[in-house]
Amino acid sequence: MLRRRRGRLSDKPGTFDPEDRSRVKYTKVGVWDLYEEIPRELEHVPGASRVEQILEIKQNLPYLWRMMKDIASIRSCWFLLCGYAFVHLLLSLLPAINLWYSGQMLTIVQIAVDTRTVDKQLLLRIAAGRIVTMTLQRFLRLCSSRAQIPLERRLKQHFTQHIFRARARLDLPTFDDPAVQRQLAGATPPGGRTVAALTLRMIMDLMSACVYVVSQLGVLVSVLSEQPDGPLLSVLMLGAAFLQHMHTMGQLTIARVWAATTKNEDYLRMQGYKRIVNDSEHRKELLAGNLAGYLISQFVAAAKRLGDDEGDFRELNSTRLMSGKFHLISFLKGPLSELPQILFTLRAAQRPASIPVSLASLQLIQSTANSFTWELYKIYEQTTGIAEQLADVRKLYDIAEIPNRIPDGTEPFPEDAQKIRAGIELEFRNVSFRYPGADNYALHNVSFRLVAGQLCVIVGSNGSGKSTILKLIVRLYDPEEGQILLDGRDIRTLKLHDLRQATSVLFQDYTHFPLSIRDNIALGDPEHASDNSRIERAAALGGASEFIARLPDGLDTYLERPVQDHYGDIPAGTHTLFGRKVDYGALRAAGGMSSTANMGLSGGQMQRLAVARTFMRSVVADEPKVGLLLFDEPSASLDPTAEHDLFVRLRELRGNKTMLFSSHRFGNLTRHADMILYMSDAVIVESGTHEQLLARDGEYARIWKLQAQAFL
Ligand SMILES: Nc1ncnc2c1ncn2[C@@H]1O[C@H](COP(=O)(O)OP(=O)(O)OP(=O)(O)O)[C@@H](O)[C@H]1O
Repeated sequence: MLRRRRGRLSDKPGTFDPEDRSRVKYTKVGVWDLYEEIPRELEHVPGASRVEQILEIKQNLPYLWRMMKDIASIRSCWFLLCGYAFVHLLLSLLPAINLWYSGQMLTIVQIAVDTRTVDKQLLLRIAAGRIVTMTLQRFLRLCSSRAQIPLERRLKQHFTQHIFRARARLDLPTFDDPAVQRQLAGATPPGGRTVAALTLRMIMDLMSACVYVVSQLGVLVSVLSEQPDGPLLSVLMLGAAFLQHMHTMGQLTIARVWAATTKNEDYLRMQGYKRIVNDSEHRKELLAGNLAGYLISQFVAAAKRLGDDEGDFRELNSTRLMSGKFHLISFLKGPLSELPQILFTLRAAQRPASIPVSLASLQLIQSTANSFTWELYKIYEQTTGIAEQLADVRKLYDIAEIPNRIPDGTEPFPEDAQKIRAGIELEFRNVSFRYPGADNYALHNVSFRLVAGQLCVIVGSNGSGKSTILKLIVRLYDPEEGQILLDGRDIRTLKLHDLRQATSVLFQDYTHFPLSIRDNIALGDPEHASDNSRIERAAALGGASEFIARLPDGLDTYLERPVQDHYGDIPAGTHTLFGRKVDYGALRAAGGMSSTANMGLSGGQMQRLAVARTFMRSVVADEPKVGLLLFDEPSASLDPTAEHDLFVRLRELRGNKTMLFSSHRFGNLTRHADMILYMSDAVIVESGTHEQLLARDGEYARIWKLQAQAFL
């Protein structure tokens, strides 16, 4: 039964079943288990993979065309692009001109040997010509780099915006999907380069290589046709040079589909230990727990046990691939490269009079054959490069089309903008939900209804599903079953933008953007981001004004600067370098440079900022757009006074907005709630007002008493 299932699985395209030994080869590489796909029969046929690549190139050509059109649409690139292409074309013609001059030189030598006279005019012309081509080559290279740098910068600017847009539009389940993350990472080559620049370079290189090969071939034929044994020598040399390149490249090819994993406990723990010692987030516990000695001894012991097996997969695998394999070509290439010399010697013995000429032609042909075959081989090999580059172009455009898992609705919300003042009605109808990839329900058959303007508090143990309810209301995820209704309408039918505009949510794990405090608050209501009085009011309502005023840069303080100043490649705060004193303090003051250290705020201060952002969105606005306020543990990090003040302010300012809180604290909020939902293990187990739930004497009453007892 299992075998049949396995067979069926591995026949499906793209299925990679590591247990199917007929399709998957297993190799132990140090601590790693490597599974490689065994290519199908057709793939053993020489050139079959190349055909596949050519088909792939053909498929991706429309994307290349699209990129070319995109590049052509950047007006500031036009002049640079034409100049760059023209210079490249000229550069690729120069080697053929040089070769032609070399051929002319040979003719002169040959005439000199035969007639003992030198054509001085021709010699001077050749010398002048060579000097001119050399100078021209240098000049053209300079022009090429002059055009290339600004051209690539402009391409980078253009395509950075494309990537920014593509990333910004993704919803949470899509963005969190590792496959999507890989796709996004694949669209941006490492090292700050851009797909567009690399593609342009590839096209230019390809164009140059073709011009180079055709022109070189023309000149080579004309030079060789006049030389004795020229054709035979060139065939031998071309063959030897080609084999040499094939051998070098062939060694570096690896299987296309593979996966590697490690289950080695020692290796896993060693990597864990390394992270503990390297990352600053663990330093506090490392020191306070006196862990250094223990970690060192464990690390050393594990390293000893592993010996040479320990190592990063890529490193171990490349050593394995490089280490001596038997290759027939590697044995043949030596004798083959000697063949032309042997032939030359034999010929010289036959015809001693032609030795100088043959020596010169041998030299010319050998060097030309090498560069010519290299160029030819590069074109052949470039099919892989071109296929990969075009695949990168496709990836770049594909990221803009990644479908979001949360489909947008079509209906505007609310129908009547004025109605929002009276709050929004919220209803969950038999809602069940599991996080992507999870087996257990985070919410199971949850139903409740909140009338417009009501205040509801969800309480319950850790992991019972409280935050999930809030996330589903703003459609970070969609339920698997059931319906969520706002004012009686299924939220899946509403335009996402409108739905999120009408709600305001403060997450438990709220974020702080790597921007200034002002921007952090302003982003609560992007439409009024430049309205300073609103920002200041929101800061005051969030209880953040006082500590902001104490910061040296006030609202303009960066909590975490996304860009660091540069200090001669040394970290800020360095005081001595090579025994010399260095102090950038005066320079920092003169240049108005801000401190590069991140501003340390307490957890409570951070939370006040997050609350201020929520207030900016919901209560500071003149025109209320928000009718439903959602708060996930808004006071978890606040001191009791701040918590009390926050709830008083919320009650005063909310108007008629509907409010939903998730909280662990009973008292301040629950006593004022119109409805309390008590959750446990993904379901609502009790619901009612504080008094009703106390009278019921269930779980809520038990925890209420537990918390109350602490104060008795
Ligand atoms: N992003 C996620 N991916 C997978 N599972 C998740 C995710 N977020 C939460 N869960 C799981 O869903 C369940 C409900 O989580 P939820 O955050 O709603 O609990 P909660 O009641 O808000 O807990 P707490 O009181 O600790 O904040 C938990 O079992 C949790 O492990």
